[in-house]
Parts: sequence; structure tokens; C-alpha cells
Amino acid sequence: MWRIWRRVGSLSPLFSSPKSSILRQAPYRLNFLGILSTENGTPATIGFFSKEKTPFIAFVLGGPGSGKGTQCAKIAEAFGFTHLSAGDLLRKEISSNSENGAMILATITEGKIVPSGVTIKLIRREMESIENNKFLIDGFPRSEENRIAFERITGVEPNIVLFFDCPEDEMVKRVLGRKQGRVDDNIDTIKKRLKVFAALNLPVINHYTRRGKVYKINAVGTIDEVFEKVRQVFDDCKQMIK
Ligand SMILES: Nc1ncnc2c1ncn2[C@@H]1O[C@H](COP(=O)(O)OP(=O)(O)OP(=O)(O)O)[C@@H](O)[C@H]1O
Ligand SMILES: Nc1ccn([C@@H]2O[C@H](COP(=O)(O)O)[C@@H](O)[C@H]2O)c(=O)n1
Ligand SMILES: [Mg+2]
Repeated sequence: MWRIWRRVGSLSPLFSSPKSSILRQAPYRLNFLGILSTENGTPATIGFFSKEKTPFIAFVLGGPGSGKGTQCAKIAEAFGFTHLSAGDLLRKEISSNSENGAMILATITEGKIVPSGVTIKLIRREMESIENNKFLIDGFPRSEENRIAFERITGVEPNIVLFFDCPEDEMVKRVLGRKQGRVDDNIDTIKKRLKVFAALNLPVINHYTRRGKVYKINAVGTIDEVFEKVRQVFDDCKQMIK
């Protein structure tokens, strides 16, 4: 019922204002520190972005092995985006022996979702430390809980959402062929991740489809063939990317 995907080559004029990314202004809101700011007062920030510096955000979603990371690297190079992979940030946290490292490792090994507060803290730290106003957030949000927490904490929605649509058998083949030593690249965890994708991640994609933000890209084809479809999305969105 919700499959009214926005397709490459059929961009609508509705989809034109970067300001549409800012959540409808309530008379007041809490920022991430829990500080109340009012529209008529002098709110310095909306969430953790200042009004002037609200970045362009693309969420990049798709099942395990659909090619999110591969395509993000190419988008970053071609269009000057900063690529933040939630999975990479969590893996970095494991290797840095942080207090949450053991919990994150166990969660990833089980193919489950790390609590939103932990992941958002890592994303936020990166966004605040990088001087760019164009971000690809790869593999986030993975659940409605992730999405709602991000929007509540930052006060913004993504400008666009890329969804790499890939058949399960192709995703399994790609993950098993990846050979990067990831603890979750084994058939047992992949099966669990596919279930989690269907149960928790698809509702997020459906939500943003209803919001008119999803670009569904057929992820089957060579890396370059898929990138040509991605390129078309970003070329068409040039006006709204500052
Ligand atoms: N279009 C493609 N055709 C064939 N192989 C691909 C394609 N895109 C990516 N791959 C390969 O598939 C594997 C998975 O790709 P990638 O890591 O980009 O997926 P991902 O969506 O980020 O997965 P994950 O969610 O597990 O991090 C990699 O080995 C990559 O080189
Ligand atoms: N928002 C997220 C993103 C990832 N995870 C965990 O990391 C695993 C690997 O993520 P990739 O994006 O690199 O595939 C994923 O299966 C989750 O266990 C998460 O919890 N929350
Ligand atoms: Mg990845």
C-alpha cells in the first residue's frame, strides 16, 4: 500500500526546498541538552544544528550487502559528501575498547540493533567535528526507534533517503564474498540481519516514503551501473544541496 516510491528520473517539483527538512516548527522544542527554546525567543539552535548551518542529510538504507558502503564512497568522491557509516562507527568503538565495546560486539554478532543513544552519540560527534554541510548517513536509522530518537535529538529530518533495493540471494552472495573479517559476515548472522531488516528497517523506509523522501534504486548490476542511477538522483537534487 505504501509503495509509492519516488523513482530516478521522476523527481517531483514538490521536492525542492532544503527548508522542508526542518521539522515543522512547534511553539517550543527541547534541544539535545534538554534546553527549552522558543520561536519568539532567541533560539541559537534547532536540536544540535544552528538554523544557519543545518546540513544536507541523506540517509542511505538497504539490506545487508545491498551496496550502501560501496555507493557512499563513490557519492562522497563525486559530490563532496562526508560519508558516515553507523556500522563503521560502532566497529571503531569496539576496537577502541570503549565502555560500550563489549555490548556493541555482542549486538553486532547477533545482528541486532544497538541502542539509539549510543549510535546517535557517535554520529553526532562526527557531524560536529567535520567541517562539511553535506552528510551521507549510511546504515542509519535501522529502526523506528533510531529514527524517532535522531529526529528528536537533532530536530531535523533527512533531506532525502536512498534505498538500495536488492534481492536477498544477491545480498547473501555479496556479504559472504566480502572477506573483510567482519564478525557478522557469516550465514547465521546474515539470516538474522535479513529478518531484522524486514521487521525494523523497512518500516523506516515506509515512513520516509510517505514523507516523499525515498529514492528507490535497483541495486542489481555492476557497481558502476548502480552508481549511474545514484548519480542521476544527486544531479537532479543539485538545487537543494547547498
Ligand atoms: N553492484 C555490486 N555488484 C557486485 N558486488 C557488489 C556491488 N556493490 C557492492 N558489492 C560488493 O558487495 C559487498 C557488500 O557491499 P557493501 O559493503 O557496500 O554493502 P553494504 O550495504 O554496506 O553492507 P552492510 O550493511 O553489511 O555494511 C562488498 O564486497 C562489495 O564490494
Ligand atoms: N544504526 C545501526 C547501524 C548498525 N548497527 C549494527 O551494526 C551492524 C553492522 O552495520 P552495517 O551498517 O555495517 O551493516 C548491524 O547489523 C547492527 O548490528 C546498529 O545496531 N545500528
Ligand atoms: Mg556497509
